[in-house]
Amino acid sequence: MTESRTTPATAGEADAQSGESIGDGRTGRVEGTTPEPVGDDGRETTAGESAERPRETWREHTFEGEAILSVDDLNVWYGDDHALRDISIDIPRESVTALIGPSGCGKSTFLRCLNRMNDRIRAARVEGTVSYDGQDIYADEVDLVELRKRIGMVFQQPNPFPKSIRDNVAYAPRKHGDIERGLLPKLLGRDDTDSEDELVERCLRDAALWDEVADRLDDNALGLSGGQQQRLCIARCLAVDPEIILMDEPASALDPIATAKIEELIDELAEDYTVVIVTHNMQQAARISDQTAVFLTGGELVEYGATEQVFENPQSQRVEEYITGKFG
Ligand SMILES: Nc1ncnc2c1ncn2[C@@H]1O[C@H](COP(=O)(O)OP(=O)(O)OP(=O)(O)O)[C@@H](O)[C@H]1O
Repeated sequence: MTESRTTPATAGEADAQSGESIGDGRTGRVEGTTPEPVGDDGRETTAGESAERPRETWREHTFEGEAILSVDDLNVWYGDDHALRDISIDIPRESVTALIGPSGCGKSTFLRCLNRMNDRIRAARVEGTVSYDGQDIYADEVDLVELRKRIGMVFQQPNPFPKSIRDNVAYAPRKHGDIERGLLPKLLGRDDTDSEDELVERCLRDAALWDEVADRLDDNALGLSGGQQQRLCIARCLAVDPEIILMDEPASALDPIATAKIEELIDELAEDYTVVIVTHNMQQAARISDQTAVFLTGGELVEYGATEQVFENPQSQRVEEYITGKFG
């Protein structure tokens, strides 16, 4: 993880960079230079010209460590609807980045762009670049199966397969041929049952579920509670050895105790993985993330920086109003 996380800065859960904040295209650089003051319309601006605080007070935020994802000038349309506008952002490795903002501002759309899940939406058109370890994931030669193994996703509703707990975790490694089991592999001396057992245990442990299910691995996953099902989905995601885990409101369907377990787990996962999480819950973003990106209506990224700074000293007046519940 990059730096210490902050405690909730705001009361209530108001259910997440404008041209100003992104200036030349990004505020959240891993290594960067101070952008020139630029207004909404792209022209240079002086203090007092905009409703925002004077552009000069914007702080270039540099993160420790290297960027694992680098997004440049990302625009997304659904038909004529311009859902994301000129988004540029660097996401540091092994940390938690929260995406917050009011409903419909494009958080999920942005998240889906990070592993090309928007390719599945016929109406979606994506322009710009998303680089993963320096490689453009939108390049023609990219293998989408491999990409989504490296950049996994956990959804709002837990969605385990109607199979056993063990089968849920082992499903993808078996499907990709990383694990072989059954009579034929046994006859050929290539049976991986032991490795599968190890993998299942490791993933369930890493997803903080092992202690609760160790004695019933062959039970149907649908018999687990919602919180357990969500941790199983995280274990299933870990089974293909990802580097990045995208989470779209992973706790919104869970009760407070199950939510607390998922938050604790996210904190632990960030020691080995890069987590990008969409949340409506600002207190949750403040509790669990290292960086926070605030999107506002119209698909703008208005502010991006260290979570503590964004919540305690937002540079954008609109973000301050959103965080304090004045709008959104
Ligand atoms: N599959 C789709 N087809 C057409 N338009 C879409 C699709 N998905 C999202 N949109 C539109 O894109 C905009 C951004 O939606 P998105 O779901 O990314 O926002 P969000 O911030 O995640 O919202 P919420 O917090 O309510 O989930 C909205 O106007 C939405 O209606």
